[in-house]
Amino acid sequence: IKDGWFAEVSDTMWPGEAMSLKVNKVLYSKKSKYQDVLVFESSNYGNVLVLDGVIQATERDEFAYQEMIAHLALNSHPNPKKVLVIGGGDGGVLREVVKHECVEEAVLCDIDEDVIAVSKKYLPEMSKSYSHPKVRVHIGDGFKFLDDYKNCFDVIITDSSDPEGPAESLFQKPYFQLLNNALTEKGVITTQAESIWLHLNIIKDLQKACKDVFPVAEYGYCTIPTYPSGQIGFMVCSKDAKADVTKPLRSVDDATERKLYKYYSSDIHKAAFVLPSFARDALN
Ligand SMILES: NCCCN[C@H]1CC[C@H](N)CC1
Repeated sequence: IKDGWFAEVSDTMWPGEAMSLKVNKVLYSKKSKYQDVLVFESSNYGNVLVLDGVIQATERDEFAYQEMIAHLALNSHPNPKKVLVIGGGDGGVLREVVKHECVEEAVLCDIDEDVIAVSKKYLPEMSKSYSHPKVRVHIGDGFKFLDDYKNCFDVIITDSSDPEGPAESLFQKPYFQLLNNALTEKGVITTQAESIWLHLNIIKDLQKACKDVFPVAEYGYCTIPTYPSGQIGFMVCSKDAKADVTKPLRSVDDATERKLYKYYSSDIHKAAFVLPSFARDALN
C-alpha cells in the first residue's frame, strides 16, 4: 500500500496493468500457512480481501462472481441435493448455494482456515452462511478431499484463486478427473476460469483439460469491476452429454429472481455464454 492506495500488480498474470483501490485503513495483515492474507477498508468498495497481493473479493461487487459461479452450475442440474465448494473460504459461494431449497447438504473444503476466520470477522455478508444447518466445513487440500468421495456430489464448485500459487493444481487435468469421479451421474461443475481479455491461453488449456474429461464444457463470463479487466469467466461442465449448460434447466419467476439475486437471472445465464468473436474463435 503506497500513498493510501492498494495496487494489484502481477507481472505474470496481468503484466503492465494494475487495478488500484483507495485504502481507508488496514484491518488485517498476516501470513497464513499458505499465503499472505490482507483485509483493508476501501473508500468506495467496502472491505476488500487480498491473498498474495491479489484481490479476491470486495463487499461492493463480490455478488456478481459468487452468484454466477454458483447458479450457472446449480441451475444446470435437474435436482442438486449434495453440493461441494472447493476453496471459497470467504463464504460467498456458500451463501448462494443454500438459496436453493432442493440442496440438502452444502460442504466447503478450503485449505486455509485463516481465510475463513478473517471472512467471519471482516466480511459478515459473505460469511453469514457458515452457521447454516445445511453447511459442513472441512479444512484441507481439495485434491485430497476429493479422493475420498466417489459418485457423491451433484454439483462441485471450484472457487479458487489464480493458477499461480496454492491453486495451481486446480487448473490441470488430474483435478478434473477427480471431480468427475466425485460427481453423481448428471453431475455439474463450475470453475473460476479467468478473463478473455487477459488469459485466452489459460482458458484454451482449461477447456481442453475439461473436454478430455467431460462431454460438455462451456465458458461463460460476468462483469465485475475489481477483477483484472473488469470481468471474470467460468468453465461450466456436465457429465450428461445431452446437457445444454448455456440455458438454465431450472429457473424461478422474475419477482423471485429479483429477491434472490442481484446479478444472476435466467436471461443473464444465457447471455453469459455469448462471447465476442475474438474469444469465440480462440476457444473454437
Ligand atoms: N471467492 C473468491 C473469489 C476468488 N476468485 C478470484 C478470481 C479472480 C482472481 N484474480 C483472484 C481470485
